[in-house]
Amino acid sequence: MSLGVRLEGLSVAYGAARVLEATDLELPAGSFTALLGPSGCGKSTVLGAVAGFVRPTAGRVTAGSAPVRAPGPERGVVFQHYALFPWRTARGNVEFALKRLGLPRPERRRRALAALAEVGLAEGAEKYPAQLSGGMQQRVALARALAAEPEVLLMDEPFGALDALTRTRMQDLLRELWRRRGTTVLFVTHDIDEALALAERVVVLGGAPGRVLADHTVPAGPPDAALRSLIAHHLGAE
Ligand SMILES: Nc1ncnc2c1ncn2[C@@H]1O[C@H](COP(=O)(O)OP(=O)(O)OP(=O)(O)O)[C@@H](O)[C@H]1O
Repeated sequence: MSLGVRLEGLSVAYGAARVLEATDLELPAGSFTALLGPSGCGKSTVLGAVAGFVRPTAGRVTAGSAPVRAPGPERGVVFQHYALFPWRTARGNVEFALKRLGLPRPERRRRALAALAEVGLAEGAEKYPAQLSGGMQQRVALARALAAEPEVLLMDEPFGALDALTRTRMQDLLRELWRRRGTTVLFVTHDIDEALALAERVVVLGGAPGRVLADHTVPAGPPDAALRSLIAHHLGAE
């Protein structure tokens, strides 16, 4: 299951600082979009508005047919810093996140174990975060988001703190999960190659206040050098 997301005339200001100005963006249900742009251009703000953490000063965000007013379980979020509770096991962390869904304990356990297995961490379910590598901790954070069975997955530089090899493995895992589940994905990164490796579409955000500078479909198949240099040009044109 997946939901489409629509941003219409979205403006966000933090006090006097205008971060986004009248931004329109439509994410079709089941699509995988990378949001690329230089530091501070408002990528996390877009993601936060879809997640329901950030209030628009103008415009609106809808997920499916419902206006976004607050965070909700149908929109899962994964951050760069996984923010796991150190005193809970991997399973405990995932189960805890399911509490707000009001699921009975056996169902929480079943879903937590299934999600950990889905991210390849069945063996690590009873380990504590300190016993897990960074990549494994990020798998727990991904399992925590997936266990709620979100229809939209919002990811804010989730692999930014991982070493290159682990990062590639996590990218492969995410592509596979997306293919299997068909969840709508919005993936924030400032890495062009990561955006091109993962997404079907790359949206470049930039300017001050931020707006959509470019919107490219990524063709299937081997890396497209011409597209890469075009996107680099948009980023450099900042
Ligand atoms: N809660 C806040 N209060 C005040 N200013 C904020 C707040 N959150 C973000 N900003 C400012 O808004 C601008 C956009 O921030 P945002 O985090 O959305 O950008 P970003 O493109 O995701 O950046 P990065 O790539 O560095 O994470 C920045 O100038 C930032 O300092």
